[in-house]
Amino acid sequence: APPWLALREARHQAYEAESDQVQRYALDVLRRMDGTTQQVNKAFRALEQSRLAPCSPASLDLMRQIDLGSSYLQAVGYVRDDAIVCSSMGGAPLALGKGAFESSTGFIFYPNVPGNLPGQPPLMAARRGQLAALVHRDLPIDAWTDTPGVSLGVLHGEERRVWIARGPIDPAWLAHLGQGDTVTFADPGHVVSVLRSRQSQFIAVAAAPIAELDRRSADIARRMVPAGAIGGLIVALAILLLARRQLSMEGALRNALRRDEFFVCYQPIVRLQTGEWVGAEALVRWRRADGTLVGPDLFIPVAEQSKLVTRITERVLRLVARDAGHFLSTHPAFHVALNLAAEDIHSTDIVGHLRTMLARCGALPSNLIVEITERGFLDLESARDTIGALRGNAIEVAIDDFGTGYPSLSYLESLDLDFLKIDRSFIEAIGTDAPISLVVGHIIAMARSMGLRMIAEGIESEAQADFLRERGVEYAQGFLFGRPMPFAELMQRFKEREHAALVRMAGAGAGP
Ligand SMILES: Nc1nc2c(ncn2[C@@H]2O[C@H](COP(=O)(O)O[C@H]3[C@@H](O)[C@H](n4cnc5c(=O)[nH]c(N)nc54)O[C@@H]3COP(=O)(O)O)[C@@H](O)[C@H]2O)c(=O)[nH]1
Repeated sequence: APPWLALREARHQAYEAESDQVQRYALDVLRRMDGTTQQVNKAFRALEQSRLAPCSPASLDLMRQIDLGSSYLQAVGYVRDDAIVCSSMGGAPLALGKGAFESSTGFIFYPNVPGNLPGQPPLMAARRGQLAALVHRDLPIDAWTDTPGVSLGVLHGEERRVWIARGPIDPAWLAHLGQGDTVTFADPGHVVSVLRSRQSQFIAVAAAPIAELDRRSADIARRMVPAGAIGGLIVALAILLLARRQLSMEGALRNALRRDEFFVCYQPIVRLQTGEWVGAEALVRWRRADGTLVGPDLFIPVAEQSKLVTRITERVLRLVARDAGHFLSTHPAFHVALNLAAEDIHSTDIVGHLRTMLARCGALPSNLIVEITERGFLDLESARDTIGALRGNAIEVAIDDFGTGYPSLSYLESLDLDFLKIDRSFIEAIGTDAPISLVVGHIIAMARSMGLRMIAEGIESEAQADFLRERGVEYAQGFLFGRPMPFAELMQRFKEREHAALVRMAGAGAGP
C-alpha cells in the first residue's frame, strides 16, 4: 500500500485500540463506583431493618459485621448534629463538615471528612437520614492503568460537575453522552470514554491523551511502512509524548522511588505480661511531592500489581538500616518486624537482601522478624523454600493478618513458622456479642497447639489487653501502646520507659 494509505489505516487501527482501552478504564471506574453504591445501600438496609437503637452495643456489633463484609466501605455509622457519633471504626466522633451536594434519591455527600488516624487522607461520606457510610475518596479512580497520562473521573449526572478525578476531566464531555449510556470519541486533546451507571446517577469518565494515540499510530505504521519514511515522525511523537506525559499511580510510584519519597514509621510491639517494648513493626509511608501522605493500604496493592513491590521492599530495608541500624547493633534483644509481599517471598533474592542489610548495620538475625500475609502462601512450595532459607539464617517468621485470607488451615501445619499475628478484626470483636468474638479463643488454642508464639495486633483498649494477657498471648501491638511514629520518637519514648523502669527498680531496692 502507498505510505499515506498505510498511515491512514494505522491511525484507524490505533484509534480502535485506544477506544477499547479507555472504555475498559471507564468500566473499571464504574464497577468500583457501582460496587460502592451497592454496599452502601446494603449496609443502610441492614441497619434500618434491624431496628436496633442507634449506637447501642448490638448496633455497633452489626456495623462491625457489615464493615468486615464490605470490601469498599471504610466504616458505617450513625449521624447526629452533622457528626458521625458512633461507627464500626470506633474512635472519637467525626465531624462531617458541610454537605457538598444532596441528590434527588435522598443522599447527602460530604467529600472531605478528615479520618481519625494520623496521616490518613480525607474520606468521603454518603449520608441518608441518620446513617452514614465512609469510603476512601479516591477508591473509584484508584484503578490500575498502564496508559501514561490517562485521566479517570466520576461525575454526578444531576450536578454535572466533576466529583472526583485523577488528571484533567472536562465536564463538557458529558454533552456527548446525550440520553445514551455510553459514548467514546476523540476531541483535539484526548480519546474519551463516558459511561453512565444504571444503578445510580454517577457517570464514569476515562480519557487518554491524544499523544498516546499518536504513539500507537506510529507503532502500527512502523510495521506497515518502511522504517525510514516514518523514522522522523516517531522521534517527533516520542518527544511530544514525553512532554505531555501525566502520571498514573504506577508512574507516580516509579517517580516516588526515584525521588526517595518513601519513609518508614515504627509501631511498638510490647511483651503483654510486662509492658516492655521488645520491638517495632516497620510501616512504609509515601509523602508525595505536593506534601500529601499516601497510606500503604492504597499504594501497596498497586505496587503489587505493577511488580514494583520488591523495589519498595528493598527501599524499606535501606530505610530501616539507616534509621535503626545503630540501635539494633547495640540491642540484640530488640527486633524490627518487616512486611514482605507475596512477590518478595517468591523471589530468591530476599534472603540475600536481608543478610546484606544485617551485615551493613552490624545487627543480628534476632533483630529481624519477617511478616508474611496469607497471600504470600498461595504458592506453597516456593513459600516453604523461602521460609526454610530465612529460618536457616536464624531470621524468625510470622504469619500476618491470620484468618483473613487463605481459606485452609492445613497449610499452616506444613510451614515452619515462629509467630502468628492475630488480625485486628478478631481483636475488635473481643468483649462484644458478635459471633466472630468467639474466633479469637480458637485461634489462641490453635497457635498454642502448634507451638507458635502470638502477637495480637490492633489493641485499642485495656479490656482487650487484659483478655489476651489472661489467655497467655505473649506480644501485642496497637494504638493502646503506641501509634506508628518516626524512629527518633520511638527511641525517645523507649529511653523514657527504660529510665522509668530503672528508677522503679532503684526505688524497690532502696527498701521501706
Ligand atoms: N508489603 C508491605 N506492606 C506494608 C508495608 N508497610 C505497611 N504495609 C501494609 O499496609 C497495610 C496498612 O498499613 P498501615 O496503614 O501502616 O496500618 C498499620 C497500623 O497502623 C494499623 N494498626 C496498628 N494498630 C492499630 C490499632 O490499634 N487500630 C487500628 N485501627 N489500626 C492499627 O495496622 C496496620 C499494621 O497491620 P499489619 O501489617 O497487619 O500488622 C498493612 O496491611 C501493612 O502490613 C511494607 O513496607 N511492605
